[in-house]
Amino acid sequence: MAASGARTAAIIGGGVIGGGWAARFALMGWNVRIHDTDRDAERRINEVIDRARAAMPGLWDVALPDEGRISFHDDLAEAVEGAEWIQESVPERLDLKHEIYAAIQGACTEAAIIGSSTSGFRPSELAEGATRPGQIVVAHPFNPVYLIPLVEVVTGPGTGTARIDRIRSTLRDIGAHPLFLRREIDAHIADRLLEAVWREALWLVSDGVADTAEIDDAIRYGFGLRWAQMGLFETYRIAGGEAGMRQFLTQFGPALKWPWSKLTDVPELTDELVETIASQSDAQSGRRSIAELERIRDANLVAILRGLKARDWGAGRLLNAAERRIGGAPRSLDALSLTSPLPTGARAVPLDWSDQNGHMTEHRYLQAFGDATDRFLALVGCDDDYIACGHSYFTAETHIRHLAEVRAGARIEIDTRLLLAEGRRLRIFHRMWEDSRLVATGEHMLVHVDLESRRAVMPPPELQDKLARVAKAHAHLPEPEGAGAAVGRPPERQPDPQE
Ligand SMILES: NC(=O)C1=CN([C@@H]2O[C@H](COP(=O)(O)OP(=O)(O)OC[C@H]3O[C@@H](n4cnc5c(N)ncnc54)[C@H](O)[C@@H]3O)[C@@H](O)[C@H]2O)C=CC1
Ligand SMILES: C[N+](C)(C)CC(=O)CC(=O)[O-]
Repeated sequence: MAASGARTAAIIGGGVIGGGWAARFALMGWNVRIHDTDRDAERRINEVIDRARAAMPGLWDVALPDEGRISFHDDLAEAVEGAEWIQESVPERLDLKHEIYAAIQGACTEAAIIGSSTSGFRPSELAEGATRPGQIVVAHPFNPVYLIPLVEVVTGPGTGTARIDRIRSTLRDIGAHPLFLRREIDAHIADRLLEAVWREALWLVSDGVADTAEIDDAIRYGFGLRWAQMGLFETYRIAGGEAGMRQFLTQFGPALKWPWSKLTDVPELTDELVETIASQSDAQSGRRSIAELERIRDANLVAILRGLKARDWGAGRLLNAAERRIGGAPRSLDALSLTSPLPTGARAVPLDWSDQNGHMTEHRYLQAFGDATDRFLALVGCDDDYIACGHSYFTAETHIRHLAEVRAGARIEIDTRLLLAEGRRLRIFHRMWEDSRLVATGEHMLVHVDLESRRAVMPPPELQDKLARVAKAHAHLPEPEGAGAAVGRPPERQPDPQE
């Protein structure tokens, strides 16, 4: 259920791209109204949103806001009324887009932002004949919109700085990376680059130099890996050796004029060439359905993005910045009730945490519980600053129980009970929940250490005091089921004081 006060986006045209926008907005907590003239659109969009639910929340190590409400509207005016952001994603035909803007502007507020997903049109073309030209901007996304962060934004002279600020903050709010173009050109930046590569690839097939699989291999085994993390210029700077970009241009500049490539010539898309490309593509990928390829693509993208996130680099740095804005569990003990276990984690299970059995793989439970331990320790005062001063806790023993299956995309929550804080030792008990279902428990013994001597030492009085506060409150809670159990053996029964 959407949080009350959720913001509203309207999506006009719910195909491949509109469906992706709908998913990104909704999973970031916005209410989303969709208008599409095709009766089958609702089914298709629901499939896109289901895929996004499995993939997108797992990009972050904190829980996203509650999902917004998604509704479908036959009437365009009803969909856009009062919406803050209206994203047009109808087919790439200027006459159709003009018709849609007239209808949108007749029903939306003046404050609304109208973004167009257009791959190639300039804002001046889109706004021809519009009532309020400055309201229409290019917001060009990349497929799948719910995973690829880039949105190219092209504004016009009438957009105004206040609207530009809102465009920037809204796109950041939904986890996207707005790249504002300095001026309008056909096909913006990325599609201009992509078209150059695409044209060359078509020539290579047309000339019989390579087939579609070989061309894809040249990209994915090679420069595609570099592009995903450093782009073009930073990659080539390194390739120039110690003298960097100047040397690179001196060494490889002349080749640009030989030329190696076919420049702007376009191969004629004859029936024969279309058949050659389509049948090579069938041979390359036809054993898998498009839906299967989409799932593989999403899982790979999540793994790549999470890899970059761990490195705090490129698109991964953007994810970390968004994570800090979204926030996680409370950071202060004072903000929490001690009469129940402490909340120490809420997140989605990322796609790349799933194994061949189709559920969360075992070492990820330790990761999730390890993160919860860190959060528990931070709450009682053993945070990054404390550790930087030379003391920490080391885990000495762990017992994880897997009680029910958890699948990729599931939202899990962890709470933590302090069972013992005695001298240098700390015993904690985590419970992992999916909704109200207990899916796993993790019991850990930790030892307080001096990071210089690497030996166990007593925690300082402030830390002992906080631990004692939590231990005293948690002592009133019932013993958690499974605490103290050994592998394959239930816990020893505690004597009942009433007996
Ligand atoms: N497919 C891609 O890879 C990308 C496409 N784009 C751009 O996004 C826009 C949409 O492209 P796709 O999603 O690929 O097309 P699509 O054909 O998958 O979706 C278009 C949707 O618009 C609906 N539609 C048609 N006329 C309509 C009307 N009068 N009112 C409401 N809905 C209507 C159709 O029923 C369809 O569901 C285009 O401008 C395209 O250039 C941008 C980035 C990538
Ligand atoms: C093929 N395309 C021009 C519609 C592609 C795009 O606009 C962006 C993308 O997702 O590659």
